[in-house]
Amino acid sequence: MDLREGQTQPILDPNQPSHVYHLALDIGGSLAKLVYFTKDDDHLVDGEEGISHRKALEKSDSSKQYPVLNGKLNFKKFETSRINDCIEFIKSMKLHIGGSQPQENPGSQPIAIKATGGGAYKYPDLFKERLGIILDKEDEMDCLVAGANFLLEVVHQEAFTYMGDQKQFVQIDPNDLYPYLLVNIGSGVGMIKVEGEGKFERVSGTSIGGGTFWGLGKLLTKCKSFDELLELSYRGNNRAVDMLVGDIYGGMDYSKIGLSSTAIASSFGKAISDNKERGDYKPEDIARSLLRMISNNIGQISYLNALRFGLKRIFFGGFFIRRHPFTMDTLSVAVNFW
Ligand SMILES: Nc1ncnc2c1ncn2[C@@H]1O[C@H](COP(=O)(O)OP(=O)(O)O)[C@@H](O)[C@H]1O
Ligand SMILES: CC(C)(COP(=O)(O)O)[C@@H](O)C(=O)NCCC(=O)O
Repeated sequence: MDLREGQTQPILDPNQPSHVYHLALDIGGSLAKLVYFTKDDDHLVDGEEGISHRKALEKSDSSKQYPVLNGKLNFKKFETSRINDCIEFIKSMKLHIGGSQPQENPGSQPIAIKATGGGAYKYPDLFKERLGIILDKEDEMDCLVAGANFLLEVVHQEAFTYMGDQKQFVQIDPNDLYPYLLVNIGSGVGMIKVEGEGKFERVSGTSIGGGTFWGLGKLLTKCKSFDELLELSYRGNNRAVDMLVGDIYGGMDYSKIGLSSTAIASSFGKAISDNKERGDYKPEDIARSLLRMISNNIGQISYLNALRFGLKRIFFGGFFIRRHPFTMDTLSVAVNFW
C-alpha cells in the first residue's frame, strides 16, 4: 500500500467518487486530518500472499483466496480553525459520497463518516448542514492505541530513534512490545501506558504541548504559520535567551550535581537580567528557546512516567514531531539528559 500525504492536486476525477473508500476524520485542537482510500483494481491473491498483505487484519487458512484492495491511503490536513476549507475539500472531491460506510439500503439514511477528536463533538451540525453527513464518533484514545499497536506490530520500519541527525530504525519483536509508554504530542500531550490490545490507561499528560509552541511562538515572533516558526527555530541560538548554568556559575560546570556549564538552568531566564525588550531579541533565538523548553519538558515528564511504571520503551507520536527531525532530535536529547 502506498501512503501519500498532503496531496494538493486532486488525484481523482471529482465526478467519479466510486474509487474512494473509507473516508475518516480526526479533528483535533490544532489540525483536522482526513484519510481516504483510493482503489486501483480488485484482485484475489492466494493464502500466503494474502496473509502478508493483510497480516494483522485476519490470520487464516493459507489454502483460501483473499480479496485484496489494491490502492493508496491519501492523507490531508487543514488547520482546525479553517474547518470550512476541510469541508470544501471533501465536497469538491465528493469524498463523503464514495467514502461512507457501506449501507444496507443506500440513500435511506444520511451518510455516516467515522470521526475522532474534539471536533467530532464540536462540529456535527456544521458537517450535517454543509455535507448532509453524520459524524460517527469513535474514541480518540481507543483509536490512537489500536493504531499504534497495529503499526508497531505489522509495519516493518515503523519506529525509529533520532539522535544528532541519525535516524535509526528499531527492530521490534511483537512478542516483546508491551508494556510501553505512548506519548502523543498534539495540541496538548497525552501519556498512555499500553499493555496490549485494548489494554491501556492514560497515566499522565501536560497542557504544554504542540499548541503551546505554536501559540506562544505566534505571540512572541511575527510568524504566521507553524512551518515558518519551526524553520525559524532551526536557525536560532537559545543561549541568547536561556540562562545557562555557566551564566550563573561564572562559566564553570556545577560538576558536583552533574550539570555542565552549557546546560539550561532557566529557560528564557536571560531575559530577566538583560536590559532588553522583546524586540531586541532575534525571533529565531526566541523560537529555538521555546522549542527546547517545550521538548525538554515533555521529555522529562515522559521519562519520569516511564520510570514510574517501569516501562522500558517510550514511543512518541503526534503532529508536533511528525516529519520534523530537529524536533525529534531535541526530544531525544531531553530524554537522554534525564
Ligand atoms: N503544518 C502544521 N500546521 C499546524 N501545526 C502543526 C503543523 N505541523 C505540525 N504542527 C504541530 O502539531 C500540533 C498538532 O498536532 P496534532 O497531533 O494534529 O494534534 P491535534 O489533534 O490536537 O490537532 C500543532 O499544535 C503544532 O504544534
Ligand atoms: C484534551 C486532549 C486529549 C485533546 O487531544 P489533542 O487534540 O491535543 O490531540 C489533549 O490535548 C490532552 O491530553 N491535553 C493535556 C491535558 C493535561 O493532561 O493536562
